[in-house]
Amino acid sequence: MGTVRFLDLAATSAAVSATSGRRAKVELLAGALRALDPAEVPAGAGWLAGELRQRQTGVGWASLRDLPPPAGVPTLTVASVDAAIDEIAAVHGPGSQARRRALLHALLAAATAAEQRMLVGLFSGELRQGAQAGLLADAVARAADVPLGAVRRALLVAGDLRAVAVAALDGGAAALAGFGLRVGRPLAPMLAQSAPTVADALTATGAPAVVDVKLDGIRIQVHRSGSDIAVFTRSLDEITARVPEVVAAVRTLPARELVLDGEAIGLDATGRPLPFQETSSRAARRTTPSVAARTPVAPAVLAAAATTGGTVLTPYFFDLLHLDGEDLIDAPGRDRWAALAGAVDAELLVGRTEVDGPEAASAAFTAALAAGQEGVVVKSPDARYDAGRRGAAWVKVKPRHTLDLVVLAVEWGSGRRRGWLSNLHLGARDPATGGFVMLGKTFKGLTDELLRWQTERFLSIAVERGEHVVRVRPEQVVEIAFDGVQTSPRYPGGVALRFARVVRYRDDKSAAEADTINAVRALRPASATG
Ligand SMILES: Nc1ncnc2c1ncn2[C@@H]1O[C@H](COP(=O)(O)OP(=O)(O)OP(=O)(O)O)[C@@H](O)[C@H]1O
Repeated sequence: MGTVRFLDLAATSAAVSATSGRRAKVELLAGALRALDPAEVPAGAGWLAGELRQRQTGVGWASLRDLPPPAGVPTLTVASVDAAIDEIAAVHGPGSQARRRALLHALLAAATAAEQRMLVGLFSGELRQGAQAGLLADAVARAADVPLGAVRRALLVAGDLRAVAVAALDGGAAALAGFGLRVGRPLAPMLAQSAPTVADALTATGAPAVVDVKLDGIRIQVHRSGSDIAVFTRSLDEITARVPEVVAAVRTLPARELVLDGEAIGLDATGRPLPFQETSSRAARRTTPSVAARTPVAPAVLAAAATTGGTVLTPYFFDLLHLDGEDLIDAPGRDRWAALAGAVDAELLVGRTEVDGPEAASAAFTAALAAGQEGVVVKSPDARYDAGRRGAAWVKVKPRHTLDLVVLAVEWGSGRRRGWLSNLHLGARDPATGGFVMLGKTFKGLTDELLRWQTERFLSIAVERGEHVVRVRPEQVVEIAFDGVQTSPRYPGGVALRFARVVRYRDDKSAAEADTINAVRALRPASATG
């Protein structure tokens, strides 16, 4: 039976926002988690992280503008609010908009002022911040009295905060240990560090190593169990229906049970990679502008793609995490890759060169660039598959350095750019505070198409519309190229980017995955770091 009042969670959430210390925030969250009944944990734990259990509710920003007068007395419980949101999310068919509004109105009218603030924050996504999810992992560990490491590990393989919270609070460390790789359930992908040269990369991984071509497409994790095939993105969103050609390719493989890690990319007629925008437009939830597709392809693939429109993607795999009943995540790279080569046709494998030293690695890097690829990823054959980690076992090298930053605000353009949101205020993530530190501004690199797209996008996530500057929720990640990092008293982080320019918007990354201020500071020339 649900017993916790919704007001209690709303109060906790408000108190967490008002508190600055991490320890104090965790303590508040842990207290709220402890009070929840097991049945209330999936909804309640999600809310504390700013997330709704129902990912899509159909409730738009506009319908949250005019709130009914708040209730004087709190009557809502965790269970009743969760049930009400379920009902709102289930509305469909003719007349659904009016019906959804009526249900939303009824819920808001039953809420006190503090509860309304919480509901608006949840529906609008304003409470959804990567940092909150990180805090919540700590809070779950504290509330369930289990080691933080056990919670983090379970999170990486399960990829689902709510399931992990339920297990920890209900069954403790033993239940958490039960989280293994399960075919059909995505796990956090292993990530790569970066190095300025292949020689540096090789120093990090050790030699011998393999040098993989780094394809500039979208990360895909493909799960197959018999005829069931599911494709997930880097952020663990399922995109199966949008990539029939990937599903078709995996269906031809002989293995019955597979978990594959790879990259999907659009190719031109000669087999060279298309620009990232064209690949990403196929899989993004919100699509950034893309150039019209013009790829000649085989009829079967074309037929599959015709249902989704746009560029045809080709999958290339570089890792195998499960094969016919056997988990491989803890096996060294060389064993996983040998199994991969046995399970997948050669034309579906990422280009890979075994190297024993910097000369061979450098040659592989040059060859990858000559083939139009983005760079390489140097990998240690001894390392296990470290889900969710950015360790030294995988090191990427690109000829051009970029940072993934978060847009904090945008300025209205002038002259030719009048009427468009143009100059972007860029922030790096600050893990110490869970906030963002401004590093500079740029309006360079923006095409008319991007200007149009970003004006609409940023107005939809605006929190304050000034005459000159529009402040936005810190959600949109943008990849920025620059010529260097310099010490600057103008900006709060003490550093600024030289000649920053937009490369592209990254819809496959959340703000919680943006580059940190520490990573930016590390790029300052040694003489400037003092
Ligand atoms: N052969 C490969 N091995 C591993 N990752 C690859 C390979 N080819 C392309 N990639 C892509 O490179 C990424 C590795 O870099 P990283 O873990 O830093 O992710 P990222 O921040 O998305 O990187 P980037 O912005 O450089 O693509 C993977 O997420 C994957 O999408």
